[in-house]
Amino acid sequence: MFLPDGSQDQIGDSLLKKQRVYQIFTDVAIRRGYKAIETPVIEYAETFTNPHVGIPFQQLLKWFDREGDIEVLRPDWTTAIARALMKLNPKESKWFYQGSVFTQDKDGVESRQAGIEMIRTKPIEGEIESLFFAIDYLSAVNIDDYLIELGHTGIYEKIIEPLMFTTTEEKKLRQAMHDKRQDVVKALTERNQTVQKQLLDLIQAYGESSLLDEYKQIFKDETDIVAILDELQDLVNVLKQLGIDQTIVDLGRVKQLPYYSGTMFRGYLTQTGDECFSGGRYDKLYQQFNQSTPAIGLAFDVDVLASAITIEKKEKIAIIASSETYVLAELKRRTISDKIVDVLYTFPTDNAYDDIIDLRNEGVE
Ligand SMILES: N[C@@H](Cc1c[nH]c[nH+]1)C(=O)O
Repeated sequence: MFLPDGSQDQIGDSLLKKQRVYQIFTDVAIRRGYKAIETPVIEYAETFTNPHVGIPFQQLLKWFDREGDIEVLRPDWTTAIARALMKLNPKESKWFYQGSVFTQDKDGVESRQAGIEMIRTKPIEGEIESLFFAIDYLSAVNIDDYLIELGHTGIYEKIIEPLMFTTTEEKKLRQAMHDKRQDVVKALTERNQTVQKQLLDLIQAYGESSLLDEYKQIFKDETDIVAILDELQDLVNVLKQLGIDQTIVDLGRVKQLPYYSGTMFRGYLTQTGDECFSGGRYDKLYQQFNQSTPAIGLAFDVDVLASAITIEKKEKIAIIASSETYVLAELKRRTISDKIVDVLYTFPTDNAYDDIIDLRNEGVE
């Protein structure tokens, strides 16, 4: 009643879990040589809606400023960081960040992310570091049950070239591919039966990484596609060498963020199916600043990770003090560092404590 739809107070354990997820993320990022960055929550809409980025205007939380310019709450870290780094022109290439993003297209409006961006990092080094980071971090938060999914913008884009679609037509087709709607894809591609068949095949190309070999056969005459499939196979192999067998592929995956241009990856929690990270290569985003800066990154969904982690319960001790034993109680508390210690002035009536130390009459004559 007192909060707009989608805004939420954060309380107790669920808040603590989010803070833990952020804390461990910072530790891992610093340990792997990343530098911290934070951009403001309020930015110009144009930063996100210009054609190089292409985030739909309707998705933004926006208002007019005094000059009549449209301002927004940050909908995407990657774009904001590109804007910031373009001006800084830093020597460091590895950056990490954490905080909220705001979009109107999903429940909740505000969601929390922790992510990394790497600039000037070539294929396949950037892909490998992104995935290794994800594995390292998920292990640090004690999550072992997950799947890594690989995709690539280039497969779909290469196949549809002969269609010579307008931007609007292509957007419709991309959405239909994203939704895996065979009927719509079929209807939109009647003009070219070869492309139609390839796209319908591609929608099915989802699952075990052994599909890569199968599709290399199907697309054997398309050298660009075979090269992409080889690259994805290299990533699968590298992950295998690190002991990660749970890699799947979605060859029909299309970019859900307009700036992707290359490998895309996602992580899913096996138990719930929730997406816990998402990212990819975006080598063209910096072209809006007339810079040629290859870049790649990924963001973890802090809300999803927080609901999947457990925080160990600490023993709870109550020290009961009186007006004569305030100081004594505080001194006692200082000797107990690994437990939760409450100082109370009346005896607890519930079972909230594992142990009770009664200091009411201690040292009192
Ligand atoms: N910004 C992307 C994740 C990402 C980071 N870097 C590249 N992609 C997202 O919100 O899904």
